[in-house]
Amino acid sequence: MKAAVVRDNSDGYVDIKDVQLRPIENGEALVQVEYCGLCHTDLHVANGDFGDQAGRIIGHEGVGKVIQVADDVDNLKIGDRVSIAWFFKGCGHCEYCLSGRETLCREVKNAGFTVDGAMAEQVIVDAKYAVKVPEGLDPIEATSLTCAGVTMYKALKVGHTKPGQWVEMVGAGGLGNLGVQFANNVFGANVIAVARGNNLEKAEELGAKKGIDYRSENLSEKVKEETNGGAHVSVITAVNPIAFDQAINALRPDGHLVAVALPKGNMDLNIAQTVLNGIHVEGSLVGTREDLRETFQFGAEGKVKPIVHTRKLSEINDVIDEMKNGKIVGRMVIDFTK
Ligand SMILES: NC(=O)c1ccc[n+]([C@@H]2O[C@H](COP(=O)([O-])OP(=O)(O)OC[C@H]3O[C@@H](n4cnc5c(N)ncnc54)[C@H](O)[C@@H]3O)[C@@H](O)[C@H]2O)c1
Ligand SMILES: [Zn+2]
Ligand SMILES: [Zn+2]
Repeated sequence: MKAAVVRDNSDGYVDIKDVQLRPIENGEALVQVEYCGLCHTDLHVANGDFGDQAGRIIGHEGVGKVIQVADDVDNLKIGDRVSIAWFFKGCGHCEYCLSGRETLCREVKNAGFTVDGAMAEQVIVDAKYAVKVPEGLDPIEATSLTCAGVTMYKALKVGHTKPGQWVEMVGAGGLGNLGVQFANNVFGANVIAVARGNNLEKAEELGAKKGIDYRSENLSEKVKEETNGGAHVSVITAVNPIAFDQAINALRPDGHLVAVALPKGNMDLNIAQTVLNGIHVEGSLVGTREDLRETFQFGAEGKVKPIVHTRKLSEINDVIDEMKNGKIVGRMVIDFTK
């Protein structure tokens, strides 16, 4: 089968290779991938940002149909449509797995990072961890919900978002545009989007009440003005440490900074300001299987609608370039059905 594999020199691109998958083992299923979105995290992996992953098949916004199940599998059958997410599997018995925080399991496996992912014609999944895609949800749209969507839904939960609050959505790319929709349509919040160009226009079209170009001078002050004193919750999906510093300074007292993007570097956190203003800083990592099931449900009900464009596997390095240059509105999804 054909697969997108991280190059030996981790130069940020992938090679399309013919790969032979091993036979499935107990508890596993084989999935024929239909579609897989390219997430910015795939770029970090291909770039070696999280260590050398040469030879790894990328992809964790995968959707496909089960074509084979091991004898002991009773929760999946041939023909079921499932998703392949970054949270690929946990140990199932540690404090995190047992308390609804399974993505933090120390034995966690991540698709397209520590196990082979879904940017391939086929992928092996652990049957207990492959979340089903509900009927009535378009499979191409489901790819974006599998990472971008669930990550934004979870980040807004982590930020304790309440109806009527101001949510600052920093970055309106693949994740951010879904963040705008979740904040607006599911959490009942007011959104101020910090982005530029087509992404900013799209965010406003999707319901952001205010929009600011992230290159504006005195950005933090402008956000504070527009939100009558600062954002209650700021969700950072911009792949730049500066965006974190700006967002910290645009929060109102008791505000939550939810860190989602993964740029290399540190954020500048003033200790006195953090203490005196009761600032909360939280990291948020994708979502649990239950978060994903809920996310799919919001998609099926039409409360959120991913912006998706299909491309061919042979174009994947072009898509990587487009993403690096901030040219994509929504998500590019590789179509494996043709
Ligand atoms: N924490 C998680 O669970 C999780 C899950 C998925 C992705 N991510 C990470 O989130 C980040 C974003 O992913 P994506 O797929 O949305 O990427 P993307 O490339 O689609 O979107 C990022 C957007 O940020 C914009 N941007 C760049 N600098 C900015 C700035 N200073 N201010 C505002 N916007 C700016 C870019 O123009 C782009 O539109 C990546 O680092 C990715 O690895 C984290
Ligand atoms: Zn992702
Ligand atoms: Zn565990």
